[in-house]
Amino acid sequence: MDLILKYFTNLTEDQISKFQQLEALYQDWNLKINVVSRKDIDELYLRHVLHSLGIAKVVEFKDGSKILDVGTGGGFPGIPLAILYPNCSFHLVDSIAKKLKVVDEVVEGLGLTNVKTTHSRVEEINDTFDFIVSRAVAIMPTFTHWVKGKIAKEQKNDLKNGILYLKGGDLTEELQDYKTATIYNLSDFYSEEFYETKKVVHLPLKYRG
Ligand SMILES: C[S@@+](CC[C@H](N)C(=O)[O-])C[C@H]1O[C@@H](n2cnc3c(N)ncnc32)[C@H](O)[C@@H]1O
Repeated sequence: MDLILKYFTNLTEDQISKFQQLEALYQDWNLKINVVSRKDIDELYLRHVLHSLGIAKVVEFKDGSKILDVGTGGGFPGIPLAILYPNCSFHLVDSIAKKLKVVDEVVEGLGLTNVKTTHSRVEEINDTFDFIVSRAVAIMPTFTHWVKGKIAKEQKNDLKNGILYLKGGDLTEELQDYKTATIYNLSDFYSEEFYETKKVVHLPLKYRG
C-alpha cells in the first residue's frame, strides 16, 4: 500500500481507505474463486494496483470521461482506476462469468458507484467511450478489430480518444503497422524493477459514426 502513497500523493481519505481495502477483499475472494495467482496476490499493490494506475501517469481523465476495460479479469486495470477517478464511469467487461463475480464482490465491498460490469465478449458491447483500457488480453491487431466503433466522437481529455494498453517487452514488431501509437515507459514514473520493461501504449482511434 505504501507504494500507492509513494506515487499518488494527492489521494483523499476515501481513496486511501478503498485502496487499503483491496488487499483483504482480493485475499478473501481469491481463496473462493482463483483469479489472481498466489504469487501475485502477495504483491497485489506492485503487480496489479500500481501497474493499473500507470495509465493515470500518462493521462489524467477529466470528470465525466467514459472508460471501457476489456477483459478485466479480476478487475485490472479497471478497479484501481475507478478508485482514482470517482467522477468517471467505468464499464468492465469479461467473457468469463466467475471472474466478474470477483469484480462484482470487490465493487460492492468497496461501495464503488462508478463501475458497471458486463459478462460478454467485448464485441457485443454497443456503446462508445473516451478510452478503452486493457492489459494482457490480445495483440493489437485483434484488439483494434474488437473495439472498432466503440470510440466517442468528442475529445474531452488532453490525449486523443482511443486505446490505452498496458504492455511489456519489445513492441516493435507488434506495433509496426500503428504509426500513430505512442509508447510511454512506466520506468520513467516508477523506479521498481518490475516496471523496467512495462509500457503504456496509447493508440488514438477515430470515431466511426
Ligand atoms: C490474461 S487475462 C487478463 C485479466 C486482466 N486484464 C489482468 O490483466 O489482470 C485475459 C482476460 O481477457 C478475457 N477476454 C479474452 N477475450 C475477450 C473478449 N473478446 N471479450 C471480453 N473478454 C475477453 C478473458 O476472459 C480473461 O479474463
